[in-house]
This record gives sequence, structure tokens and C-alpha cells, in this order.
Amino acid sequence: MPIQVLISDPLSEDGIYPLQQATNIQIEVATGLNEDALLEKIKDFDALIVRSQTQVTRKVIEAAEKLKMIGRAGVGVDNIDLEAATEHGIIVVNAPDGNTNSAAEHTIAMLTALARKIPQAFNALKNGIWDRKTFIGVELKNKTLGIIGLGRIGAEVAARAKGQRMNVIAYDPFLTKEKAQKMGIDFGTVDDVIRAADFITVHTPLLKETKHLLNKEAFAAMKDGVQIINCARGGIIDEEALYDAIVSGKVAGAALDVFETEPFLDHKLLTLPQVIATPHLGASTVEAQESVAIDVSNDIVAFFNGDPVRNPVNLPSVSKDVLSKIEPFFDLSEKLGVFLSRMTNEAVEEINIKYAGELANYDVRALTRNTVKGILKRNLGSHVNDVNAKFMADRFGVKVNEHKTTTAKGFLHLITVELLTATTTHRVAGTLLNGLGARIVKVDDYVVDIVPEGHLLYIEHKDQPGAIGKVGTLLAMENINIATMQVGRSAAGGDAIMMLTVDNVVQPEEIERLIALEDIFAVKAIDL
Ligand SMILES: NC(=O)C1=CN([C@@H]2O[C@H](COP(=O)(O)OP(=O)(O)OC[C@H]3O[C@@H](n4cnc5c(N)ncnc54)[C@H](O)[C@@H]3O)[C@@H](O)[C@H]2O)C=CC1
Ligand SMILES: O=C(O)C(=O)COP(=O)(O)O
Repeated sequence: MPIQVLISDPLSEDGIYPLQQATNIQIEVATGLNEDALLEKIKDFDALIVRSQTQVTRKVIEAAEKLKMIGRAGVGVDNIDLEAATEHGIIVVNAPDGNTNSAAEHTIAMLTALARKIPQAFNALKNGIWDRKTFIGVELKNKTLGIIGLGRIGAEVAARAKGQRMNVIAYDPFLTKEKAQKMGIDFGTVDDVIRAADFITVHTPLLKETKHLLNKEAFAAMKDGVQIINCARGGIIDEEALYDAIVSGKVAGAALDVFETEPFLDHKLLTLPQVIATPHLGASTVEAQESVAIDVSNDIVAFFNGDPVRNPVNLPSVSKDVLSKIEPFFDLSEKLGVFLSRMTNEAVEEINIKYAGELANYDVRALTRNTVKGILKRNLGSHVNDVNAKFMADRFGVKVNEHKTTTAKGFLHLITVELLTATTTHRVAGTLLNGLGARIVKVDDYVVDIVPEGHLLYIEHKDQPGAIGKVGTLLAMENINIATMQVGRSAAGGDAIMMLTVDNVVQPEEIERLIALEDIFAVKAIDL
């Protein structure tokens, strides 16, 4: 029986030739299916290829009895329930490089069209109006382009904007001063970018952290007359806030390719003359479509031939033997990474992971990948997983070192993770206690005993009478219940930390209030 591949979104005919040539593969193209039709159809297929339209929900995955692989002919996998796919052992691959150029070119096209009001002028002309007054534009030269998210596409946009003689300022959690200097651009925080830019373009994935990154407050902080471009994902910009900012005159224009809900029709943003829009066309070129289709097709052929795939998004790859020894540490190793990632906002330069005790006898690379994933996922979200964690670290120039020693100072096993940035080093150690489960036993130089679960608060403070009380009182005022609390100090009257487990998520404004307390130096909320 040949391998059945369903293509449920429009794909380049030329790009799928690797599938057409494979003698063991049969292809069916069925685009525009609604969920019910897809639920029915998917039952018979071994592989599914999609673009951004098809919503590969948990329900679809659960109905896909034979499905072993999903190919995303493009970058964003936010239309695929990765967790469900992984749970069901379905490998997801994407094509992260094939449409970079097209998306960057589309962004520049939108930027230029926006600055010179080309769509509006063309529209008027089509309607028989020869109007040379209304459509006065602005030059790009010497203007500042703010880029939020300097990955593949963001970096290409930066290079092209420099060609337009624009100044570029960017923010990306992986952007360091050296990298920025090499690219001939400025770098700063999101706030710096927002305040400095005449045009702002976003190129991040849509994540919890990037959802409504450009919101009411962000628009208020921008220059008057700023112009906005979104060719990344709907939802990074709060569409309501954008509408208000345009109507109030704060934002002079916006060019949108992607929307919170697609298709994007009958929306009030489209009634504004300052808004130009395309229907998610960033990757819609002959070249990009051929390239992404070739990439996923090759990966599908490779996978069903038992060969390694090039662009796995969620592929687990641990031998059964090793798995039985290290599996109990999977959750802990990732949580140590997540914990550390919350302790600094600076670009990560190096990660050292030390396995002490019995663990040192095993191949722990899968745990290392898990920890690295835990660290990187703060900024990469679903773009990073155990399979591509090491690759992502390499891509962002983050060194990952694994160390082993058979002595674990009183513990049967101990995993110590160290995270280095340009100016700071943070360390956290964890273990599994026989019958008691996972514990974090050290944070920097402080000995602790924390169950790595729920909502944690890490607070640096001065060892001073009343410091703990102030924190307790403020949290009580905010109606946040403290479940557990531990303190550690370097010396009496010196630096100290509090580690609290609380019953609710601590909101950013509550953190601000804690930081404002006397003798409190740093507060980090860590959700595990
Ligand atoms: N309109 C379209 O048709 C297309 C849209 N896209 C979308 O463009 C986006 C970017 O794609 P790529 O550049 O290929 O991805 P990438 O993974 O190479 O780059 C994303 C960058 O965003 C950064 N980032 C993550 N969180 C951030 C935050 N909070 N603030 C600032 N930066 C943050 C990451 O560090 C990374 O460098 C994706 O959402 C993708 O789906 C991609 C292709 C076509
Ligand atoms: O690659 C991406 O992330 C895109 O947004 C492109 O989407 P599309 O394949 O054109 O539906």
C-alpha cells in the first residue's frame, strides 16, 4: 500500500515533484476543506501538507488515525497543534528558509507603498480621480526603521532598509551589541525601538510574549506620525488599539499582511484611508512557494525512507535504552531551563549543564536539549523543541557545554545548569528525591528546597529586619496567597534571596510594586 499524502492548501505544482517522483507515495490534493470535511478525510492519510489556512487542531490530529507526519510549507506552525501532534507521535516539519526572501521583499514593498501612499493613489486613479495633492508621501531616506524580531526575515529587512539609506534600530532577545555592530544597525530594548522609530515593523512569531506587543501603551510611547508594518503574524499588533491610534492621528499609517482573524474582511481597519493591506501574501511568490514545497516534500520522502529529516519541529530522537534511564529527568531538566531563562533579560551567550552522580553514566544529550529548549522557549516559543534546541542555540551563537562527574555531593543525581550573559551568571541545580519527586536544591549560591511547580517568585533583597514582612504585606494586599517561602543569605545583613510559591499568577504591575519596596533589588515571576 503506497504512503498516502494529503495536500490541503494550495502548493506549488513544481515544488512537489520529489513526492511525484517517489514510487511509494500517492498524493491527493483537496484544498478549502472545512473542519468536518477534514476530520472525515484525514483518516486515510499518512502525511498531511499544509500552509497557513488549514487549521490542524487537536480534533483533526485525534481523528487522523494513520497520520505520521505533518509538513508545513512555510515558517509559522501556529495553525498546527504541536502538542497534540507530539503527543500522538506525529512528526511536524516546516520549511523555515524557503520564504525568508519573499517575506522580506514583501515587507519592503509594504513599507514603500505605505510611505508613498501608492495603493490609495492607484485606487483613486482607478476611480477616475487625478489627485496629486492628497497623496503626498514621505521619504524613507534618513528615517529610522524600528525592527522588533531580528530573525531570518527581520535581518533581511534590516539589510534592505539600509539600502534605502534608512537608520535601523532593532530589538531581539538574541541580538547583542557585537552582532548589531556587524550588521551596521543600532540595538535597544523594545521601548528604545518604539520611541526612536519613524516606521516600525514586527518580525517575531506569535507567542504569549509577543501577543499584542504593540498595544495601546506602546502606541502612546511612539513618535507622532509613526507608521506600522506587520508582515509577520496577526495578533502581534492589537488591532483595536491600532484603529484608535490611527483615528486619533498618533499613527499616520499602517501596512498589514496578516490579521488576528483570517480571512480579514469587513473590518473597521479596512475603512481607514491610512491603512493598506494584502491578504497574507508575504510568502506568495513563485520562488518561495516552489522552495517551501520542495523542502517539505524532500522531508516527507526522507522520513518515509527512514532517513533523517532536515527541518523537524517536534521530532523526539532518544533510543529506548537511554530513554528508560533519563526519562524521569525530562520534566526537571526543562524546568531548570525555564527557571533560569526568567532570571535575566539579557542575551544568553553560554549554557553549561553539569550532570553529577549516576546520570553521568548515561547519554544525556536528550536532557541537554530539553534544558536548552526550556531556556530558549521564552523567546522562541514553539519554534524551539527538543529536536531543534541545539540547532537554535547554534543559530543564535549560544554555546552549550555538557559536563559530567560521577560525584554528586550527597545526591544520587544532580543537574546543575549555568547561564551566562555578557554581564551576569546564574545557576540553578535540581535533583529527583527518591519517592518525593523533583526538587530545585540550589539557586545561584543559595541552598533551597523547592518543588519546581506552579507560580514561583524569586526575590533578591537585603538581609534586613522587615524585608520579608514588607513582601508578605504587599502580596496580601494584592490578594496573593503565599503557599511556601524560603530565604537564604550570603551573610547577616548582606545579599539575600526569597523564594516563594504563590497560588496565583503574579501580574507585571504587582512585580513593579514589589520592586519599588525598600531593600528589594530584583523580583522575577517564574511559572513552571
Ligand atoms: N506574511 C507571511 O506570509 C509570512 C510570515 N512569516 C512570519 O514571520 C515571522 C518571522 O519569521 P522568521 O524570521 O522566519 O522567524 P525566525 O525564527 O527566524 O525569527 C523570529 C525572531 O523573533 C525573535 N523574537 C521572539 N520573541 C521576541 C520578542 N518578544 N521580541 C522581539 N523578538 C522576539 C526571535 O528571537 C527570532 O530571532 C513568523 O511569525 C512567521 O510565521 C514568515 C513567512 C511569511
Ligand atoms: O510561512 C509563514 O509563516 C507564512 O505566514 C506564510 O503563510 P502561507 O504559507 O503563505 O499561508
